[in-house]
Amino acid sequence: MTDIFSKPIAVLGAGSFGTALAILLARNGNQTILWGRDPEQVAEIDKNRLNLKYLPDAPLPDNLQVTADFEAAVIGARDILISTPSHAFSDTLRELKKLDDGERRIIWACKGLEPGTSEFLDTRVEEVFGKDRPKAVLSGPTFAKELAIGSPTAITMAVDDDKLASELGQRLMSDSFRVYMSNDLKGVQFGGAFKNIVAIGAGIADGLGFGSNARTALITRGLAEMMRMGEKIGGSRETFTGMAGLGDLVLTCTDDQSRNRRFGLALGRGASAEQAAREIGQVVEGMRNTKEVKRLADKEQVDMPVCQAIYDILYNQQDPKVAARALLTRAMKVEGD
Ligand SMILES: NC(=O)C1=CN([C@@H]2O[C@H](COP(=O)(O)OP(=O)(O)OC[C@H]3O[C@@H](n4cnc5c(N)ncnc54)[C@H](OP(=O)(O)O)[C@@H]3O)[C@@H](O)[C@H]2O)C=CC1
Ligand SMILES: O=C(CO)COP(=O)(O)O
Repeated sequence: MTDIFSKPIAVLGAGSFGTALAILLARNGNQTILWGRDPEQVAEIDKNRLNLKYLPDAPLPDNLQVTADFEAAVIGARDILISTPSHAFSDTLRELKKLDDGERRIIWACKGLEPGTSEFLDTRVEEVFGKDRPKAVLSGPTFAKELAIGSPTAITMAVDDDKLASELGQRLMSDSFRVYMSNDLKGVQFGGAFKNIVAIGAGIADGLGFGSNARTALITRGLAEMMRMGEKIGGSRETFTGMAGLGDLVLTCTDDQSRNRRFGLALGRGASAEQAAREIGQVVEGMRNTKEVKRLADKEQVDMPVCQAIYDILYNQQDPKVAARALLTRAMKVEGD
């Protein structure tokens, strides 16, 4: 077996998920270094051995290093795991490219598309590092807090290189963390991005007081919509019924730990998008994702009524009740279509 554990892995982004992943990796015995962009915040994290701002319930293992020095984090690392918001992904890649040794493998856990172009993040990696650079994306039902405190969790890892698949699997797997392997990078990324939009919808429905029937209908039709678009961009059906599809849809549409769901709840109760985003105070990927997936739907001519309804609420200032009525009163259709 390769001794991958002695080869450092750098986690970029010291928010809730980056911190949780770094804790998991360090706990599993990997040489792990967590990079955050704010030197003061990083110093606080190191002093307290706790990320009070983003993950206050999970102390850092002694062997987890933290730094605000990007070069120091990256330079000795074999693997790079990016866990910034998606809108910071391209900038992070550009910074990485300046220090490139031609060998580092790129992994990410961001759940979104490139803002302004709807490009998938694996395409961005190929544009910056070339097609042959091994890469992987992690996605699935994984609230940071539960992962960090060691509650049983499962995820999908989509990867385009056998050696990386085996070594990253070894790095991540533990008796409380299970990894399912896939080679469907596009499908896994689309599932992760799109579930955020449906979670906003489920939050809106609950904020309006609609109840369990409406929430469940949204999850079910959200899955149909995820599959319709997901297959069009080359994803496979198995991906969308797996962790990165149905798994994450159910998680984030039904549990108030989800920031996207809470954002929707606030909208349904009458807040504006700006007020709701301020209230959450963390990344709400579904806001940008809605614009990007709508752009993709228009380009590919795929019918995405749930995405359209959220788009109208967020970007056309439509009243959520009016958007819900527009969804419900569409012409009758065959369920499988
Ligand atoms: N939290 C979760 O449960 C999960 C999150 N994810 C995904 O992980 C990604 C990160 O989310 P999460 O950690 O939750 O977000 P948080 O809102 O908890 O934290 C965001 C972090 O990113 C940092 N950041 C923001 N902009 C930049 C930038 N331009 N360059 C570098 N760092 C930046 C923030 O720094 P600062 O404090 O200085 O603003 C902060 O540390 C998202 O794509 C999310 O969908 C995936 C699975 C689960
Ligand atoms: O993706 C997540 C869990 O899998 C986290 O969801 P939110 O970003 O909605 O909090």
